[in-house]
Amino acid sequence: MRLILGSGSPRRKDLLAQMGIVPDLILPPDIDEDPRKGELPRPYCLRLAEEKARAVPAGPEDVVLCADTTVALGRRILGKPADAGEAAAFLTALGGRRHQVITGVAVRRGDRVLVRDSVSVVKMKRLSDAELNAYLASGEWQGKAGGYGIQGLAGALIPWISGSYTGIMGLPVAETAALLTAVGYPVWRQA
Ligand SMILES: Cc1cn([C@H]2C[C@H](O)[C@@H](COP(=O)(O)OP(=O)(O)OP(=O)(O)O)O2)c(=O)[nH]c1=O
Repeated sequence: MRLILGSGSPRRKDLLAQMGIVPDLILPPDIDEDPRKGELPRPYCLRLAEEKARAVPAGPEDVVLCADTTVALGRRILGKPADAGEAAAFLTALGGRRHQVITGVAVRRGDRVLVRDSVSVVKMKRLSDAELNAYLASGEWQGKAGGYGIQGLAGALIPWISGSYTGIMGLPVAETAALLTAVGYPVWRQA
């Protein structure tokens, strides 16, 4: 049984390593990440995680692990910003209020796909011009949902969370361990 991590995210590889697991193969899927018209953040995120898991080529005994992280401001889905201007708009919208970070996890073995989500609430402080400009200049917003990474400089802008820190980073390790165990992957043997 091989474990295939269907993700190009370095965070997901690191969080898997935190669980004592090294994937046999890393195969990032290539799917359309556009939300459907009127689609709400949570169903969107679960749909994407499952679509990613189905898009990764694997043998019948292989276990495929994929995830999707979405930042939701009310009903609004904030994906990965296309450029610094969009990152600035996201961070300005997020500052001074609470938002949700949803990570959908999908584990596939053969045709069977199990999905779970982890929903966290994050409070980001209202950003001063100096904070916003320094953060944009750091480039850390690139490739991250909502335009920030809690595990880096942005941690200093976040006074409060409720939920799962690893889920916010991109792979909730408790849910992931439960799903891998459910499809027969020996999670604790590796540790
Ligand atoms: C909110 C937040 C997101 N992120 C990252 C995790 C994800 O990599 C990214 C969301 O994008 P995703 O589309 O979930 O994943 P990805 O494109 O990076 O990788 P793949 O589809 O190949 O698995 O945002 C952080 O690293 N820290 C944070 O605090």
